[in-house]
Amino acid sequence: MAHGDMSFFSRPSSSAVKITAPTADEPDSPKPSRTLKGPFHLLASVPIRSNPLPRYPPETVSCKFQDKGCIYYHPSRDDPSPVPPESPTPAPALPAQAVNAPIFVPKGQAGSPSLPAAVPASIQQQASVSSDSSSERPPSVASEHEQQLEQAEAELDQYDPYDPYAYAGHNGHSSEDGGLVPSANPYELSAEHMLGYDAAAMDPYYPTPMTYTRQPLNYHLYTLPRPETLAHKFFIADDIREELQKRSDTIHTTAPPNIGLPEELQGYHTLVPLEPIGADRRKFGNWYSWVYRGTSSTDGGTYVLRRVENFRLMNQSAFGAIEAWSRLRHPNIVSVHEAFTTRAFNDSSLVVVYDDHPNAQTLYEAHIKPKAPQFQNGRLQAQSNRIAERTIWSYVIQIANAIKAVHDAGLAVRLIDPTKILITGKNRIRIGSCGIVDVLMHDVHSDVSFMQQDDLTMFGALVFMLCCANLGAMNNLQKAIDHVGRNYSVDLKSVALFLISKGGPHKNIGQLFDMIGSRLLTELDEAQSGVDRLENELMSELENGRLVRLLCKFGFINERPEYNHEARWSETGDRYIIKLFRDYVFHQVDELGRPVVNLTHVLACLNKLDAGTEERIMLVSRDEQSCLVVSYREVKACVETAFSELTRG
Ligand SMILES: Nc1ncnc2c1ncn2[C@@H]1O[C@H](COP(=O)(O)OP(=O)(O)OP(=O)(O)O)[C@@H](O)[C@H]1O
Repeated sequence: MAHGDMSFFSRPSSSAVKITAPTADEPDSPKPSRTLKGPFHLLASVPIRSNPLPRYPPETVSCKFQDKGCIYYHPSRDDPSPVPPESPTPAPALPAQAVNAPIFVPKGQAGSPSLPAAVPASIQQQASVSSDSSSERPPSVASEHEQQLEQAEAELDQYDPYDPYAYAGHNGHSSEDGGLVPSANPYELSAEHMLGYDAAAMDPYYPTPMTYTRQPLNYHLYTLPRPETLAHKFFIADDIREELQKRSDTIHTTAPPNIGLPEELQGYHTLVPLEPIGADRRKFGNWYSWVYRGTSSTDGGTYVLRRVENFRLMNQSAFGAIEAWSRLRHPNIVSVHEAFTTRAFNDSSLVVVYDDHPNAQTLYEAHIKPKAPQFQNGRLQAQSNRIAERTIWSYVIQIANAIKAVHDAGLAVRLIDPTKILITGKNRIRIGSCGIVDVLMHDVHSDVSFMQQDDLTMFGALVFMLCCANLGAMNNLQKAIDHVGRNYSVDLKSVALFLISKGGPHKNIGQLFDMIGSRLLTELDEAQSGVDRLENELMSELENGRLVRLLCKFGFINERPEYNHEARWSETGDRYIIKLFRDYVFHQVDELGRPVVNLTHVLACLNKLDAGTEERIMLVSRDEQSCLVVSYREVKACVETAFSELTRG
């Protein structure tokens, strides 16, 4: 390599500082290395002489595995020194004059240390303690870490390097606290372990198990390396993510084979039954009904199709109410889309199409259906179905709100039943199956105001059913009233009694709101807090969107085959810095030369790059013979120049 190439890194003007390889007459000077000394060092800028003892810096992050056998050194929190005992003093900061030093990188003779074959992440973590650092450790720490190292190495010996998933014994075993330690091959875990699927609970629904068209995700796969302090900074909370992921998985389930469903009907395909096949069914009035999920060929979305068997449509005008319903949009009503009759099921069926709320449960399923007894204190005990008063008030307010919207639109709900009201999210309920009674009972003419009165009576009955956790509560009204009086507030009992009372033609849903009073405000507060929480969660994903764009830029810039032979990408070109930075972010190795896969490090680097901070980092060439000290600001300038040249074509 030419010694005098002074135009090196001239664009953009770089203050990169070279650090040449140590010479033979400096035996004590540590050789610069691109190795990473423990994953959490990378949160701080990398010291030029890094400390060989893996250490967990308490001032930046706390380690939740500290008392559970974490392999890293954890100095006491009272210890003000960021340096572990007996470690060498870090080198002084680079002199300011060095910043504009010309860059020359001699190629060394020594080859890179040969890297062992890839190993599973679980082993990498266990074995990331350098053997050559043991002499500098306190004896107790050293011996404990050495034991772990020996164990990890013993495991490594058994490991077949050519089959990354062949490693037995690391397949989702349990950690001390009972949680699942991620497996080397996440997809070897059973679906139940990964997603919390309750296969047993699905059995009664489907004699043949559901077919998943996608591999279920292992959530731990991409959450493991986050220290607790960063847990809520970069990704939405685990509970929300898992909930949404499960909904998405539900949408992608398919029906068991050979259950005789039509391939397509009126633009809906891939039908999946949502209720037990062959189980006892309640009649829907005089009819039997079925519920399916179907995918629309028009917009690709999923919808819920309620089919009524053997229905004969006498008059097309029966669908008039469906049009009115389809115009009504309300947060507590499952939206109606359309209705049609079909012979696709080999009969004459009525189908009404609704919004799909995957994983919704009916009020009956969630609160009234008897729960299986559970072992408590060594004895099998019945589970109580009592619903908290606060929850019932929330339901009352939401249903009242929905009924008011329906009545204001000149319609009546006509079906207020625990098996037809859905819980579609945390405490969020929606009245389902709207409009279907209007079609089925089209011939029976009745005044809408009477039907609206009926709605109030059905609503009152629902409150009793929920308070008594019993579908037949209204069969013995006095007993139900006593039960509500004993277990709930006077206000709730008054509301239920008002709803079932014969109030006359002037009784309306608006009067209920006068009785509810300040409880409405509590509901409003909670709804707004819920929105605040979700907005905060969205903020964390917003950051990720920015990082993904940055990663895309890297993808566009790095390794473009058409620039393979361009001098600017060579080791004497101005884009070399981008290459080395990519290595710094993604290709670090530990003392034993094994890849360090640390999401925290990547996120920290990318954020600093995006912000263009003045913090300096040391980039090391692959042959480990040369180093450059550059600031994130400089790397950012390089990336921007390279990217803007690409986009200019
Ligand atoms: N719009 C919808 N989105 C998502 N799931 C729904 C929707 N409508 C109904 N479901 C689900 O379909 C399943 C069957 O609904 P259905 O109304 O038949 O309830 P059910 O308890 O079986 O009542 P019935 O005894 O009258 O058949 C329920 O588990 C319900 O959660």
